[in-house]
Amino acid sequence: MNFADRLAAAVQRTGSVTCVGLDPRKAQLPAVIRNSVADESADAWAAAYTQFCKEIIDVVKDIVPCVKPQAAFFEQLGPAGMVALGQVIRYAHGKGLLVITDGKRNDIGSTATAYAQAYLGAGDRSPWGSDSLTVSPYLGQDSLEPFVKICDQREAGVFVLVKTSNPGGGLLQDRETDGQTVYQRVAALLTELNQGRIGECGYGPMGAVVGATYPEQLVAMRAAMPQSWILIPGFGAQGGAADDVLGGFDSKGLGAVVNSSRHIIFAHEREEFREKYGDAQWQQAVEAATNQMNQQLGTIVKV
Ligand SMILES: O=c1ccn([C@@H]2O[C@H](COP(=O)(O)O)[C@@H](O)[C@H]2O)c(=O)[nH]1
Repeated sequence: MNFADRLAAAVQRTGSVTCVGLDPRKAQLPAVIRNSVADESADAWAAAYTQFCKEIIDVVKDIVPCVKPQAAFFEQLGPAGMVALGQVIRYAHGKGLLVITDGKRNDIGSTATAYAQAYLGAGDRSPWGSDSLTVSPYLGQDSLEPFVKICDQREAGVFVLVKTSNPGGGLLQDRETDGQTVYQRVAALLTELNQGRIGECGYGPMGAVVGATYPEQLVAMRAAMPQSWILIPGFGAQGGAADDVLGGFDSKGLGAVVNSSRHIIFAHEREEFREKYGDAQWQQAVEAATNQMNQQLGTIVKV
């Protein structure tokens, strides 16, 4: 089954459009894990990140369709961190979750092929074999072709940066040429690349990233890319709310997943959960925050 159909099935199975972002940070790990780190070595922190992410996966595996490990936090630890990233991806797969690795990778076509194989390929050639990868479009169509190819071969998917959630993204993405913005041009390219690749759910493997922090543009991008799944970051910690993401969904409640990282994985720090669960019961805080997000989204999206 292609990635688009697998994502649709996972959303329908769990009744959730929440994607839990796995962004481990040393200073925000629950004390019980932070205090167990034996020394300041990368190996010790990598083991802590793995444990933290595995425990989150155990909590959310039946209540969300997918997780999104953020490669940056693992890379920060060097080789040990990248081993940990592979372990987390495999663990999530073992628990039945789809994995969207957030790496924002790309390069000239011949190098992009290596990224595609590393993150979406098969077996030993893919140490971080995920279901999907975030990809930059700024090297042009030839840089996206290797990802299109591997999506066809491996039934994988990509989420290409269209309109990112950060305040400064407009500097380049909102630039106009030939009567359209850069992000509109990227959206049109994704629609072209999805041609002939549409699954039973009506979507193809070439997805898009559009931030919850730009609700008007999200509505326009839903219309411009009727066959692209949209990954919507920026919910929660960046200020995006349920009403802001409504425009990303189709009439069946499909077509988008909404990511939240800090507000879920560090829920033990949030005022509303801190007193009830505290640091010691941080997993219950993760569960409560995930259920809360599912409910908030459930009131606007029926799947
Ligand atoms: O436009 C984008 C693209 C990616 N991200 C990533 O999503 C998460 C958001 O984390 P929060 O803690 O929920 O803010 C993080 O990994 C970003 O690198 C994004 O925010 N915006």
